[in-house]
Amino acid sequence: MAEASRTFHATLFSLPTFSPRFHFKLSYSHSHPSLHLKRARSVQRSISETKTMSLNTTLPWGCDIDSLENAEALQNWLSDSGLPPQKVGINKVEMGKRGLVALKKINRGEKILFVPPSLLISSDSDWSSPVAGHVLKQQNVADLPLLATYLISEANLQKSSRWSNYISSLPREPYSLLHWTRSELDRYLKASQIRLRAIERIADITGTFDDLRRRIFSKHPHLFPKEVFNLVTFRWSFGILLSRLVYLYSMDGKVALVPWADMLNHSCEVETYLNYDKSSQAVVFTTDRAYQPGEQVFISYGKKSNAELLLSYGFVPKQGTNLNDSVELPLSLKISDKCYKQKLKALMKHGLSASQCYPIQISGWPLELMAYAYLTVSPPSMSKQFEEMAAMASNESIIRKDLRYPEIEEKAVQFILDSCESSISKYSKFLKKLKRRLRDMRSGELRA
Ligand SMILES: C[S@@+](CC[C@H](N)C(=O)[O-])C[C@H]1O[C@@H](n2cnc3c(N)ncnc32)[C@H](O)[C@@H]1O
Repeated sequence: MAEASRTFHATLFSLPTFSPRFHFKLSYSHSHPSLHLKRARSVQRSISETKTMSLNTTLPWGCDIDSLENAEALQNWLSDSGLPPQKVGINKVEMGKRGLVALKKINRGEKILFVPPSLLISSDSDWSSPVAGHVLKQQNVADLPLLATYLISEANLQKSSRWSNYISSLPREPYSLLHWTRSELDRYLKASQIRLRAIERIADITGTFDDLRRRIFSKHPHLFPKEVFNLVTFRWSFGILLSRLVYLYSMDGKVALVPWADMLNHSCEVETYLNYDKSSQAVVFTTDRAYQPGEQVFISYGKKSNAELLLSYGFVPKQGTNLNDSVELPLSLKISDKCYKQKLKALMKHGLSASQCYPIQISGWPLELMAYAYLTVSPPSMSKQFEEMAAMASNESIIRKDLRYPEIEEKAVQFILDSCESSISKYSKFLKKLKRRLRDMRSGELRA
């Protein structure tokens, strides 16, 4: 096990998949020469320098998803490899640039796609370089880093990999915060709570790569040359995995890349997910609406907030379209409160602290947030209730769920409102600053 570095095996990592909710526990334990990297277009958005490959490097695999480059070859290869005739085809689309579009009328409740298991890429897929796969498995490398290494190994083999057509159709630069520089994260996510999560995620990937390099790659340089297995290629493969992996509930929770199905874009308005269908022995999804020829077909990547979608998939839905959007509202005990110490003690007993964040949605806020607000505004005369309020705020409470204190309800709601206004004012200051910056740029005073 690696020492101090951050690695994925140490983390309970919330893996975005095309499924409602899935947490990927990397328990840890967690290949090929001849890469000639063209130093052409710049992979500008990288967080730190890597010693092995310049970040001003274009990967020699993948494609530009602004075009339909390699899409036809992918479709031909998929049908030769057992994908049945489809009611959808790849095309340029408004939402997601490239996506699957109905070729024929599709009914509501119809199963489509039917991707056979032989086309899935998972941690037990065969390696074109079996020795490299064997070395990683011997070292008990966890599934996600194993898959990341697998993808690079197969990508580097180019035409000699069985996945060559698939890899050629993957984005060369997946939209992902993993490719943002630290100063971009600081600047554009200044007012957002995902800034820290993005920084942590990048640190996790760097730590995971460092761990693999130290424990495995450096000991087998003929199998894992550093020109191929480096931070640049790992960022690419993690970017691909995080935005495309599918959690297959009815395949015992297998996590896999599902070529073809991973061309589906997300819509906040649909509620259908990919899954393995035992009766048809294939990955399918059941439409929750009808589609006319030419219409883009969507699935749901899960009920995620805009921030979560940006973090994992690199996009934000159109304003007001995501009913699952939520923002984290920070609440704090008032230091001037006469009962500050007593309240803090009650909170700490339930694993909480003097400052907590709770999600708020358009549809409302959780009971825990209300309980925290009650505790914050409650006067000394209610000290006997501090304990039950703290328990409720922590979600550990077995006390009645309809906890209400009518005498302080108005104060509690006012406290929530004040906290919202204080958070929003940070955003508006940030927005004002951005607008000023944009104005300066337009007037030519500042050049990006
Ligand atoms: C699983 S892939 C979907 C296929 C992808 N459009 C492609 O051409 O490879 C996920 C990526 O598609 C894009 N995407 C998916 N849904 C989107 C949407 N509603 N709006 C914008 N981009 C979307 C994002 O770049 C995301 O990282």
